[in-house]
Amino acid sequence: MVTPPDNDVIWARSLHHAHRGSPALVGVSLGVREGEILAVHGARGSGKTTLLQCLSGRLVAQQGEVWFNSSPVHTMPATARERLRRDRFGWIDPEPTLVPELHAWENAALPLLLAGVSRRAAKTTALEWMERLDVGTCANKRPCTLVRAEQQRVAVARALVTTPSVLFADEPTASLHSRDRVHVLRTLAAAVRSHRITMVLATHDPDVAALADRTITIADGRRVASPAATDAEGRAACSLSV
Ligand SMILES: Nc1ncnc2c1ncn2[C@@H]1O[C@H](COP(=O)(O)OP(=O)(O)OP(=O)(O)O)[C@@H](O)[C@H]1O
Repeated sequence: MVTPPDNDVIWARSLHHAHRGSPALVGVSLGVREGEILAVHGARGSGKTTLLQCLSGRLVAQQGEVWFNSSPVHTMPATARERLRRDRFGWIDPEPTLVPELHAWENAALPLLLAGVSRRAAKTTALEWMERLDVGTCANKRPCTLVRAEQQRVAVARALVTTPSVLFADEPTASLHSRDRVHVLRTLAAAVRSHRITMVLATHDPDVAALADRTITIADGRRVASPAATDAEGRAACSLSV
């Protein structure tokens, strides 16, 4: 068995996965270094979401290996994968998926509340992240009273509230207007860099991928050659502080 390199937080080898017989991933291998922002770029339907789901343990690939540090995610029982996702990983969906019955701060604090953190401490941490994401004033509002960009910022705060080791962001700004998209993305990139959170960012937009340290490209479920890494460009693009 090949063991993962020491400096990769996430390492995957030869992932194959099909949805109802239709191939979504075909032999994808990759490594993500600690603190790195890795963009997974590809057209719609190319397999980005399936890849992020396999890397985060939401889905177990039908073939291949996924390692988080020195732990094999692909062989973990479902309960261990759930714990890993709750305690070490964050996830952002393309659409803000908030619980309508809860206040915005409760939505942002949800991972901490589920982990047994006291309500008071969870609220304090959630409010800190909401302030950083410019939605502190929305804390006591219900999701239905917020505009889409505010809802997505609350969802981003929820993903960051545990200061995860790895954040999986699946087209996190796809549902936003361009002005909100740029602001949310830069805020997100600055927040993960300041906390040395590793981020795997799926996007079909080359401008979004330019925020990353490195880009891999997926086409029809396969990893294909990417343009050269744009380190300086990526770091410059998200230099906005939060
Ligand atoms: N639950 C599912 N059942 C059946 N087919 C699926 C399912 N999820 C994804 N697929 C198919 O697998 C392929 C890869 O989909 P995936 O969502 O991973 O790609 P993507 O690059 O994230 O696309 P998008 O940007 O549109 O979300 C597509 O052909 C898609 O239609």
